[in-house]
Amino acid sequence: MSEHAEKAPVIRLRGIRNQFGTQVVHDNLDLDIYRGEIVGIVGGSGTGKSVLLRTIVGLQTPRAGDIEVLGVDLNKASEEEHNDVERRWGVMFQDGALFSSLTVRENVEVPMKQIEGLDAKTRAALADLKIALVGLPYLAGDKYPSELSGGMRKRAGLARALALDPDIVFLDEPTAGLDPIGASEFDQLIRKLSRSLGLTVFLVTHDLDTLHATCDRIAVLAEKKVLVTGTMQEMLKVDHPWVHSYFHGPRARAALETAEKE
Ligand SMILES: Nc1ncnc2c1ncn2[C@@H]1O[C@H](COP(=O)(O)OP(=O)(O)OP(=O)(O)O)[C@@H](O)[C@H]1O
Repeated sequence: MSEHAEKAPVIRLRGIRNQFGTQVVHDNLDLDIYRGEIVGIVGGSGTGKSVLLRTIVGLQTPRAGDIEVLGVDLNKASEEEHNDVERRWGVMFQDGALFSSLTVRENVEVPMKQIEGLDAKTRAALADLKIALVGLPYLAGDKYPSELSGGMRKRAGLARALALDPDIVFLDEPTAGLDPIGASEFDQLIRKLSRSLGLTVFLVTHDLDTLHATCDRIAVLAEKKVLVTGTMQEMLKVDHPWVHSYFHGPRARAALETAEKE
């Protein structure tokens, strides 16, 4: 019996089908994600990693299937239940997806505006707390996204995703475009936040270093579904052409050597 067999998943997908015109991206896709774990979603380009993330957070309507998040069946949920569950997750898109006309602090405050009775001063103080939590200097709060480095923008995007103290964060390629040191720092930040806040992390990535450094489990998208899930050690034993070449290729070996040194 697996260690998860008796726990209820915080994200439970069954029979998901996504299709654009005649292009079927997901067909009968199932996935379970458990509380507090960091799951890396990998797969070749175009296998539908981002579409899957968008499907769970309601930005893409699947043709078929059930999506349950934090015990709420999103197909059957009332608007109120939907809103409640949406407040319990945060999303960080690839480039941070910040509003360019707002400062970092104002960006982080955006989700907080849904909370009734929260005055402007408290909101700003809470935003500053999130900004500090992701390791940005205090002064970053007054800056506009264009005044930040790529790494700082990603941290700002993460601060906004954490604005409402979510149970789950969805990260779409968080280390893409970062230099190796910045990427490694971001990996450590995600791990630290997940462990200290008990966050569940759904992490779409191509970055093998991130998988080694950060993820508890990996889910591989291939053949229109989640082909296999497991730890990095388990991935190394999977007998499937894409999985084998991904986890045994030269980049994978380099990432493994780096992980073993740390
Ligand atoms: N809104 C859309 N309309 C039409 N096709 C779409 C749409 N969104 C995604 N697709 C298609 O769905 C497929 C999966 O896209 P997705 O962005 O999820 O891939 P991915 O696995 O995240 O890829 P990558 O690793 O390159 O980022 C692609 O073929 C893409 O062109």
